[in-house]
Amino acid sequence: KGTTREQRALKYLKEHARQGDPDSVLETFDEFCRTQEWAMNAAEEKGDILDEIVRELQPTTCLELGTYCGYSAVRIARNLSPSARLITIEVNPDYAAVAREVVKLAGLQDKIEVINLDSADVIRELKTKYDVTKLDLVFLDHWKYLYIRDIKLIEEEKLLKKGSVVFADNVIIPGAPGYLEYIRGSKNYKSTFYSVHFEYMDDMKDGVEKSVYIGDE
Ligand SMILES: O=C(c1ccccc1)c1ccc(O)c(O)c1[N+](=O)[O-]
Ligand SMILES: [Mg+2]
Repeated sequence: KGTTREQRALKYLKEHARQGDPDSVLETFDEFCRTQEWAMNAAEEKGDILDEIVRELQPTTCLELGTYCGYSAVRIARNLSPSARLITIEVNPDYAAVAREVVKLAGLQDKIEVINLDSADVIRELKTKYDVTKLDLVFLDHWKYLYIRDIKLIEEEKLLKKGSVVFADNVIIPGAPGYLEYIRGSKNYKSTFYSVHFEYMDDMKDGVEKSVYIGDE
């Protein structure tokens, strides 16, 4: 077909979702993944927990690692207060291009900045180049072996404050064992595990980990 799964998903969204309506974009993307092709969105039970975290925390500055097609970026940003913003990092240029279109379709381009670079390089420049002081919410959803590298970098850059939330997807499938050991063993976090279904797969169990930063700032 010459098209990628991500391009087919975007086409479906453009044809079936309501322009400027984040809820419609998410519902339509879920419909695509349930009826046409599976995609690795932090959806369903994972998305419900993410919604709950954002609504309770009311974060001002959010960082997402692993944009993919922008599903969770839209899911987070639709619940943000007017001046709040989300920086989302995607190293794959094809994914980043689709994500920018999905963000635009949802009408959230003023709240979401998609950066097509390596997460480590951006984290090191958040304070100097991206005008970030502290991160209220971090969502880890990129390559699973990079979770531990990047959380250590975020700590090194002193980007967390008491109450900041680090939310990690896929801690069971594909799994992030090194990250789990690190975050659960750290005195600087209070972590909670949630057993959830793998996105769009009713007979597969995954897990997400919510960690509240209680360490020194
Ligand atoms: O790694 C995969 C993966 C591995 C193999 C085949 C397809 C996807 C994956 C699966 C579910 C996720 O929620 C997710 O975030 C990812 N990911 O790539 O970051
Ligand atoms: Mg994921």
